[in-house]
Amino acid sequence: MFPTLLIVDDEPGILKTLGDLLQDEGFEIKTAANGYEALKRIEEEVPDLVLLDIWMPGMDGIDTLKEIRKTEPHLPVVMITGHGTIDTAVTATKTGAFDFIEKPLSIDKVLITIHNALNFQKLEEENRYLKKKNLDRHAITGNSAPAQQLRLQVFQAAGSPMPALILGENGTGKELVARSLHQLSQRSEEALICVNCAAFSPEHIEQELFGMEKGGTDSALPRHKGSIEMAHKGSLFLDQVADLPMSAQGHLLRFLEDGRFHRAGGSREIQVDVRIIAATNRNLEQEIRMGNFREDLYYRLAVLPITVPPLRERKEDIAPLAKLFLEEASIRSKIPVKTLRPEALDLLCDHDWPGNVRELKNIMERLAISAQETTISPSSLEDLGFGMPALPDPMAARDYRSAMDLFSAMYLRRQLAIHNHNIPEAAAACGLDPETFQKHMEALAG
Ligand SMILES: Nc1ncnc2c1ncn2[C@@H]1O[C@H](COP(=O)(O)OP(=O)(O)OP(=O)(O)O)[C@@H](O)[C@H]1O
Repeated sequence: MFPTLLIVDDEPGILKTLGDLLQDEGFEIKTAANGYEALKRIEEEVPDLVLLDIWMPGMDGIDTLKEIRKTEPHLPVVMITGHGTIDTAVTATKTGAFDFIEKPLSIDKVLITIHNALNFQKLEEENRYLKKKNLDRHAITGNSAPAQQLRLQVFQAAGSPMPALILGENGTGKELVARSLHQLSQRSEEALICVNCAAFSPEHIEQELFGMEKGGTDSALPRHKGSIEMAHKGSLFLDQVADLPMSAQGHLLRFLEDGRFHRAGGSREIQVDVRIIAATNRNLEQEIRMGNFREDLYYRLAVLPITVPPLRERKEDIAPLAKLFLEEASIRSKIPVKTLRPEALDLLCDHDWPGNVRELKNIMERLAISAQETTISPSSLEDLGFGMPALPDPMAARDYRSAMDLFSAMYLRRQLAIHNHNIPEAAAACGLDPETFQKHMEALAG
């Protein structure tokens, strides 16, 4: 399909010659002799681009452009100006015209400007599409009262430049909340830089955050910017913030006070504008009491606290989340979408979800691939080892030995759930090797 151009000019000669030339170049041409007629044409059928004369009797080009913008904010408009009307043309670009071309018209210049405008429009459309997709990707799914409350808190915090602290158990969705907060904020066009504070050794975390001058503490490394500098004008997400070593906590606190810092090994003071979003699954008040976290930093970070509730406290969210994850997995693996039988959903709702939403997502992804049926029954869940019978309360055990066994079984199952039923990862988290972990599991099951 050829792009449609609407040419608006009160000179019939220009409409005819320009129209014929552009038609020869493969465009579909519509014309209008004044602003009113142009608005009518656009209402009938929106063209791909408008060439709009500035000087016209009645409604001039600028007023016509303002009217067009009311209904078609993204339609590219190129202004045609006479000699000596450059000032007006500049006003037109400020009002949202893509560009302007001067009379007498050179067909080459007209063609270049039209192609530029159409290409730019295509890029803009792609961008809008990606942005929408991005927003959807960061949407917090769930209709329970706690999920609604969470979305409201995120929306309110997004409007503020103050630091936000996201609290919640493993896998509840803290990172998702941080991304959603950034996307909804005025900084969404700028970067969101994420740093997992637990992933760096105490010697390297400060270089990661604040960057380093050449010849700094570790002169083998080149001069580089840290995450704080890279997040300038955007947001910095500090995940697992409780893992920051004490000296980095001190430097972060100083940065939060006035937005200034030094790169490691440097003396130049750098000032940036960064919104800090931090998250942790630890109890920071307890960490403060144990001397592991600075109280003053806690108060600086927790200006806007957001608690993400565990999944067991919002079981109404299990059905929509399970549906979402099954659909996502089917799109990714290019397989037909599966749904859950009500009895399978009941089984999911009876579970305690120690690994929270991540555990649910993992199970749905495995079901989407492994279940033989399109409507998933409880037996498919059982095949994945889900729905093991609940263990009795160790406090009610008949003797010390049974109490210890019950407690060990609960602990191992919980670690397994938190680590998405990945035995090597769960074993590492317990400080065991995978074989010993498995042996304990089998012994306790027997
Ligand atoms: N409400 C939700 N809607 C849609 N997806 C969710 C929701 N909550 C969590 N998820 C998904 O579950 C997974 C785990 O979430 P996320 O990584 O944000 O958890 P977390 O609390 O940051 O985990 P950790 O404590 O391990 O850092 C992600 O894939 C995330 O997209």
